[in-house]
Amino acid sequence: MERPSRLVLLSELRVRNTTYDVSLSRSQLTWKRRVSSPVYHPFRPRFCVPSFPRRPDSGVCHSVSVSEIISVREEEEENGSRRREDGSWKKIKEREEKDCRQAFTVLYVERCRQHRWRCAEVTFTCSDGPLCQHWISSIREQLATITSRPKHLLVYINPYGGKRQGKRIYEQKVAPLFAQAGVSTHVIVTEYANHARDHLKTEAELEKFDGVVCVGGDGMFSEIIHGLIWRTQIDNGVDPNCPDETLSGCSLRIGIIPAGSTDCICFATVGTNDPVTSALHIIVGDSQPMDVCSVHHNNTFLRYSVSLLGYGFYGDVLTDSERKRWMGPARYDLSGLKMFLTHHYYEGTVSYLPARGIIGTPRDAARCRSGCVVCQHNGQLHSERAESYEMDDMSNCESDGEWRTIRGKFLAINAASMSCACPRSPKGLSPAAHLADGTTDLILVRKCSRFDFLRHLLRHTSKDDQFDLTFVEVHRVRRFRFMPRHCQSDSELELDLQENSKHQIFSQICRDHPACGCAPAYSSWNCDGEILTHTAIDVRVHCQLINLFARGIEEPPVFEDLTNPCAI
Ligand SMILES: Nc1ncnc2c1ncn2[C@@H]1O[C@H](COP(=O)(O)OP(=O)(O)OP(=O)(O)O)[C@@H](O)[C@H]1O
Repeated sequence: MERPSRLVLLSELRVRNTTYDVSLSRSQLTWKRRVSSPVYHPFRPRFCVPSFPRRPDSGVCHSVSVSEIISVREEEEENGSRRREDGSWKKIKEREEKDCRQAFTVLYVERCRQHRWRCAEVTFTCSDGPLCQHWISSIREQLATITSRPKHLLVYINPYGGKRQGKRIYEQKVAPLFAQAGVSTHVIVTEYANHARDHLKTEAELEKFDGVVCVGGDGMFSEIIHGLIWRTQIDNGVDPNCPDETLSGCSLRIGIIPAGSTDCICFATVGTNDPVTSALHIIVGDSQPMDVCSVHHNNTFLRYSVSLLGYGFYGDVLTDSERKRWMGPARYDLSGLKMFLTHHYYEGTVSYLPARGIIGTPRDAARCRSGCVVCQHNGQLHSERAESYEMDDMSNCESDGEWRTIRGKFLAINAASMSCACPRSPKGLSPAAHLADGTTDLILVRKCSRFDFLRHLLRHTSKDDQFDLTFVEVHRVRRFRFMPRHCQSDSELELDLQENSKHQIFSQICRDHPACGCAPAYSSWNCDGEILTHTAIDVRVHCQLINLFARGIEEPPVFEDLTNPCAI
């Protein structure tokens, strides 16, 4: 059990005409209702109840972590009313005014259902003016010791993302919270696609900021990471076009205020798509590391990916849905159905470098959650290995592993660097994938019947294991390459023909014939919702390359936290 930290302040204060013993330690602010009679009551709780989900004045004892206090403000008294900092007026009951001349309000994080956070507040009043000031300065002093909180943020708003509400969401829900928390901002409303990316790459004075915030969807987030990662490599003399280079980690954290159509990255890192929750995670200075995959073609950089790289089914769905943009989000369902019915498969060679020495597998029941031990362990292992390779003067840290190769016909080749869970698909493509363990889950769905493919797809929404099928295999990898059959060299094709039976010759002839209606030779890669221009790609995972203002998905709170005894 954690020992309560040293007490900074302890006083008798009032909350709505009720007297409380209020204590401040370095880690906790606690207010405990004064019990009028010392008589033992068998049903009275003797432990602190967490602030979720009750109102602050409804329980016996409340405790808020100092790290989750947003700010403290003094309530000013003017002619029987007190003015708040936001300009609104607050009436004070006559009796309260007579008894208590001074008041201060503490704003703090309150947990609501489904991982949502709210900014709650509690006003303490006391008759002693200097004591009130002492409380305010003591809380502010404790907050000032938290160095992880951002003070200056660079904010990019996509006014056209999702339902075009980005600007309104920021101005109404986020900016007032930043102001209350004393966070200053430089806001840029983007004027064209890739405005934020290009600004970050070249002009942005990054040294002035503690973080970058994007208001938009996954496409906007992708712009931000492309700008930031590219800029970091150039500033550190790393060649982003070389697939074997170890990329430099970005020092600025990224916050996502969800204002897009799907907002998968926000959902995967915070557990909900709610602008207020995201703003509060930014204010308290949370940090969630995240892996990034670099995608290259023949020593040329193509894109970075943090969630899904999909060839075959998911590539075709994206290509088809792009032609139906006018339909809105319904286009994904229609294109999904169409691509399922067309049932195309593609031939090619997948080679991969298995992740060795790590803990965790794609078939685990455990999920990547806040404070994930798998990410911590594997991240540590990765940095130790990188250090030892550096000492051995080896430029390519993959050289120890052995590449494995699979040739075949695939309905889908997916690499999931996170679970890819979203409100539409709560389990995701790879439920046990991790945000920051330095790996991606390579899922190969081999050619099978429509019925079997449907079974596989339906398992994404049920409790059944979508990988427990003979035509599906999943590997946790650090790097992989894909070469579609039409790009293979003559010698490789010859090798294929020798390996496989005669009927492949006919299928090749059949496929090359323009009148033939069978499967096209190649699909496209869906890279986090963007179509890649090349199909032969080299993908490498860069462990914990970026950091988000998030903490991963928290386990649901236990209502009566018996491990958290009242500190006073
Ligand atoms: N001012 C702008 N005008 C036009 N396009 C923009 C502008 N700013 C950003 N974009 C582009 O808009 C695209 C979509 O934006 P965003 O991701 O915010 O919303 P979305 O596509 O609706 O959501 P999601 O990506 O979550 O499905 C991004 O790829 C981004 O590059």
